[in-house]
Amino acid sequence: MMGRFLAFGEIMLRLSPPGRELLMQTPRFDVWVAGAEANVATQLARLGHDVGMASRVPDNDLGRAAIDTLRGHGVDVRHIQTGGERMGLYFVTSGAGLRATEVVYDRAWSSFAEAPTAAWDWDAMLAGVDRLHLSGITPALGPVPAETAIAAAEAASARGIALSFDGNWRGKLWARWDGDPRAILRRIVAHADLMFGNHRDIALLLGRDDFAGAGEDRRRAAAEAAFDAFPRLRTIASTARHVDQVDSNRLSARIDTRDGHAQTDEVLIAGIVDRIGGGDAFAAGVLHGLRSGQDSLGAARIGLALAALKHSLPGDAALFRQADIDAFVAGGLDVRR
Ligand SMILES: Nc1ncnc2c1ncn2[C@@H]1O[C@H](COP(=O)(O)OP(=O)(O)OP(=O)(O)O)[C@@H](O)[C@H]1O
Ligand SMILES: O=C(O)C(=O)C[C@H](O)[C@H](O)CO
Repeated sequence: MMGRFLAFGEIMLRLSPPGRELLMQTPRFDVWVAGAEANVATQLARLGHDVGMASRVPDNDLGRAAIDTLRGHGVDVRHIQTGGERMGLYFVTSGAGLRATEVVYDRAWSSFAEAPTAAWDWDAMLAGVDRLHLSGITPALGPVPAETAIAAAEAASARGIALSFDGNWRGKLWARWDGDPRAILRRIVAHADLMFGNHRDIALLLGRDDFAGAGEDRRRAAAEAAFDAFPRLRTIASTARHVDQVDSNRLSARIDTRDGHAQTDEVLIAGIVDRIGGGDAFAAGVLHGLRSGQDSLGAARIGLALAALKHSLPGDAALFRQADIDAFVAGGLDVRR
């Protein structure tokens, strides 16, 4: 069963030096359309879901290019407003080996961040929608976007629309202003039935340092604490990443419910091309799996498949089809011809 999703958040452009060069080492940038929620919308659309993106971009060639790109992937762009002054940008210098990837944001005063809370017509945007998807990035952008994100969660809740929320911690954004992430994020998660996040996201929400235990025990303790704190929460999906080298990670996925948990095996991802957006691909995969009637383990496996596949693709968005998921699960890596 395909669903009617709406993703809400900032659409950005990402600029990266080609290859593994440092920022400004070369006079060139590769440019991609980005934004965590837009990445989720894009992957869901590529899998055939009915998915809309709600956002605001400037009425210039950058904003129009972003809209065209999303439309080209099959995302419904009716609720992308135009207005304001500037497109949010960010710069990624891809790491390799023992050099970590670096992000520089250049997104202050973007069209999206400057939109007043009253700019969003939730009646129109949520008409016919059965799941709204938000992330912790919008509330990190400043006091007005934080109010807007809370209003979005409340609007979905008031209409009986399911809410999914991806923690997506962005310390560099929260450090720019004096917002209290715990208080703000709690007001959003209170309305969510599905959360993407690990023990660190949950520790932040609950005002704790962390949870006792190691590995899977710690994750279960965190999930149970979150279920106690947020009565509407039914499902928590997370990945665990071991970074052996920047371009060689091991990844596994798990889904916790009130009744128990499902845990995938770990996959080795060597020769990483680009890991940015892996978490968004995971979220899209879990949403796709659950919507297709998979149980927790099946949904976690689809999430892991898309997250792992994303590491093979330059740019932020995962662009895979069902056949790619099936091939990943079947495990064959020979040339497909
Ligand atoms: N300081 C922190 N406080 C709270 N949560 C955190 C913190 N650091 C990381 N997290 C959370 O840990 C989880 C994993 O973070 P990570 O940076 O590995 O992202 P990811 O989900 O693997 O993928 P992506 O790079 O695509 O976002 C995220 O849900 C993130 O919100
Ligand atoms: O980092 C952000 O705020 C973005 O939205 C840009 C990227 O697309 C995102 O980090 C990928 O998850």
